[in-house]
Amino acid sequence: MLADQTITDKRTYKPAQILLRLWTLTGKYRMFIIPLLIAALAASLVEVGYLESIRRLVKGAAESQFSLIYSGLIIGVFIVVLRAIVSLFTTWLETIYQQKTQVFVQSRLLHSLARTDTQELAKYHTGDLTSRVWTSATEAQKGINQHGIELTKNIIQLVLAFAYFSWVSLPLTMAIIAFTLIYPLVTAGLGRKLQREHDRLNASAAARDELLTDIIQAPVEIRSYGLSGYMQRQFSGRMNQVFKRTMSVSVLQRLTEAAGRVSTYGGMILILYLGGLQVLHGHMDVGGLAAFLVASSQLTRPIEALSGLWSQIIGSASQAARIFEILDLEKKKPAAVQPQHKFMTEGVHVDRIFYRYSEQEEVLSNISFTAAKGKLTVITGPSGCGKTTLLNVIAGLNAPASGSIQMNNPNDSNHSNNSAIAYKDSVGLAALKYPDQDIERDIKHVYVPQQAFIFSGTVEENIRFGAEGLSAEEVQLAARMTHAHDAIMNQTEGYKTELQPQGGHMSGGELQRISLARALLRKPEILLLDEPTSSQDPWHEQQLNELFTVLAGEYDTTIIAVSHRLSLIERSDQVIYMQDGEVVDIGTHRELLNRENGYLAYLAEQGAEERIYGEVPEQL
Ligand SMILES: Nc1ncnc2c1ncn2[C@@H]1O[C@H](COP(=O)(O)OP(=O)(O)OP(=O)(O)O)[C@@H](O)[C@H]1O
Repeated sequence: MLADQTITDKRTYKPAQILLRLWTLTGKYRMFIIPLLIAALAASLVEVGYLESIRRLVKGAAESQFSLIYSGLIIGVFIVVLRAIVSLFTTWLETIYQQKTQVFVQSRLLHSLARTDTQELAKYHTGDLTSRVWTSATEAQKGINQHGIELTKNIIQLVLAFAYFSWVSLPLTMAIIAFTLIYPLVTAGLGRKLQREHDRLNASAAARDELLTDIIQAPVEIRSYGLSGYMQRQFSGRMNQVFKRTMSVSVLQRLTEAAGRVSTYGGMILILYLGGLQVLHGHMDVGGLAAFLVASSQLTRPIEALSGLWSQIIGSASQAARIFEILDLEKKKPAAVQPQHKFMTEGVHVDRIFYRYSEQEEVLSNISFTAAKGKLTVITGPSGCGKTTLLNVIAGLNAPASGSIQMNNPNDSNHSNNSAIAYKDSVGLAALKYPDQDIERDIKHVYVPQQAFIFSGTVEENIRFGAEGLSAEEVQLAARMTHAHDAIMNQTEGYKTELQPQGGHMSGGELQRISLARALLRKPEILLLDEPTSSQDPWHEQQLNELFTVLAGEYDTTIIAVSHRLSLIERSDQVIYMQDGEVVDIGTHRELLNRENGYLAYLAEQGAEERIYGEVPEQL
């Protein structure tokens, strides 16, 4: 029921086309398929030798010709050894190819996810994305590396077997070919249905994974709302969906295989009937017919295998379609996004930005302002007016419909010194130097979202976030600057304490300060902050406000912060006051207070929160 809701679109892809696209995607590993195809050809040739061995054995036994039996035996032994060698070699090749191409496709997916507009990604659940990167990439790749190769091998085997049997008895072979042609006709309809059922099964499995992720991520809420029974029912409901779809797929697969079997049995009966007529009319001897009949399993086996393989290929194509759905998201970026971030010499210049989430009315309308270099700019306004959306657009995470963002030019040599800001240690450490190695020097602006992102790793690794070239002292200095250091040292293993995505044993405010330390470690010229003090107590809030003022005033950092907090607004050099997706007024806090713009009333509405901290000015 739940999963069904996600399957509204009818896919139009063709399995062969989509697997061909997957193959071309594998770049430098594409040509790996050639040795695999050669191995498949070798395996098929070996099977022809096997046919000849059987034919000699059966005919020799039927007609008491010992020379035929001996030669059949010798060929047989030789073929068995050859078969084992070819099979070992093929398995080795397949394993390497699968591993290389799978990792390659997964890396492409991850790369693409990192470049996709966040608005497009917001439609997907983490559980679904994980299963696409993991299960879909693995299963799709098997479609080429295993099932595809196996299918090719069977087709080559069939062609060679037909050629061989034509040499033994042309009329009988022609009859089998005619009969075999019925097979695709019988299974065509089943194949389409199977493809649809595979898509439905994948969608149900994704819905199950989504729920599973939610359940694992929310143990506190589930317990406090007494939802464990409810969640269990939801989960078994989704499991049932997966079960039902698996059943449908299995039934269709069995039907397809049965159709293949009808084809092969029909072929056998036809051989007997026509072969009998040939013997009766003296065109063939009984030994020849018996040999033909026994060896013909080498012809019918690949035909039977084709049906199973085709259904597996459809399954892989369905998984590949899920991969391409994600890769294609990247292309959905409006062409305008690339040139949006032009570079200028001072601060950040936001020019006539318009933005809408798909099919909604405008969330940002004609936004223009300049955040001067070395100044603290605060964007404020009522909830839902578009502040975070604007920050996302400035950070380049969401592509605007029109308008431009101009930032400091990282390639401008006049400004290269700015990236080498040496933070003084306000608590007694030596001044920091910016090491040359292993840091992404092109990172000039850093975005700190409201919700701190914490990954599985130590506190130090969480602050470093890939900046391997920096020393432990530098990490500590960044943590000291954001007043995270003491809380970290209170953990059992200090900076080596392991954190989990839920934060481990650290509080929301502490994690927020860790996330800020991560940003400062990179010494950005431009710092974009979303509600940077939202989880802080009054003391830490003041300390961070002080830090932002120092960063702007002393270190020339351009700071744009989204905030409702009066204490930060008051310290800012400039306030951008927004309402309903538009900039209503721009100026200093004092200037805005004295204008007829609704700013005073807005701050008064925030009063309840700010009064707790005793920050509301008298005129409010
Ligand atoms: N991914 C999204 N898809 C569709 N609409 C969205 C999305 N994110 C935000 N919106 C809508 O865009 C509008 C602006 O949201 P935004 O988060 O930018 O507001 P905000 O001013 O930062 O609010 P707050 O102060 O509550 O954080 C809201 O109406 C919100 O519902």
